[in-house]
Amino acid sequence: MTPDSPQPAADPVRIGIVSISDRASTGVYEDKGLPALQDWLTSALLNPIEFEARLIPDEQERISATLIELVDAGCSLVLTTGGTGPALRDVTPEATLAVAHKEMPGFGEQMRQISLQFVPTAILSRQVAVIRDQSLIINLPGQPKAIAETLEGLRAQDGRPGVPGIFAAVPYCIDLIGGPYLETRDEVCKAFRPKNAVRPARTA
Ligand SMILES: Nc1ncnc2c1ncn2[C@@H]1O[C@H](COP(=O)(O)OP(=O)(O)OP(=O)(O)O)[C@@H](O)[C@H]1O
Ligand SMILES: Nc1nc2c(c(=O)[nH]1)N[C@H]1C(S)=C(S)[C@@H](COP(=O)(O)O)O[C@H]1N2
Repeated sequence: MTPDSPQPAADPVRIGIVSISDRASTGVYEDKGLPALQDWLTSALLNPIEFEARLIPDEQERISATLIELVDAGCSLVLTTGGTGPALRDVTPEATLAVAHKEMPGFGEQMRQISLQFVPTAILSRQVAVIRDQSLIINLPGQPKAIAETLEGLRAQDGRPGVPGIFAAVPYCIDLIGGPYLETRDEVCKAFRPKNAVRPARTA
């Protein structure tokens, strides 16, 4: 590419967002999970995104079927929110593991590390991440504010070290499973890739 040639457009990506909540799905309260997921992803990614959004109750079979449907529809990434705790109705991790081809335990471990900086009850979240076909599926906690917290992490401040958010590792994971090349806005989330996997940076 010469310095004057136009930059190729960022790859389009299809992303599944799933809010799992008995009360939001029956209208007891307004769902804040889907807007929080959509807003964060739109602010973090330079890629054109096609969202597939679902709002469903805490029912294991329904959750697994929704995840399979989104993977089969070509979503490279599926983010869920809700149903990761110890309550009897919380079954999101079981439903996710039931459709897994590979487990990715690092995501859950890192999310609990991040969330512990915000609430001591972070250890109650049983969130998991898995690969199914060419899709990465990640569980996030149900508290709407936990979505940005876990994806983005915590910046270093007042002499305290930061904690990297999990999204920093998502683009390279999606490269490795043959998905589109995800590009992030550094001010929201700086994605990490090994040097030999990095494409030239965009100038605008
Ligand atoms: N989709 C959502 N929209 C708005 N607020 C939510 C949502 N999910 C959870 N919350 C808020 O976060 C709190 C903790 O979430 P949690 O997933 O544990 O809910 P829950 O007690 O299992 O109930 P439900 O499944 O009916 O949302 C809820 O009590 C609620 O205040
Ligand atoms: N960042 C963050 N993580 C969090 C929380 C939170 O408020 N912020 N709440 C915790 C609590 S109280 C619970 S019970 C678990 C599980 O929540 P879920 O069932 O809504 O998924 O997430 C934990 N992780």
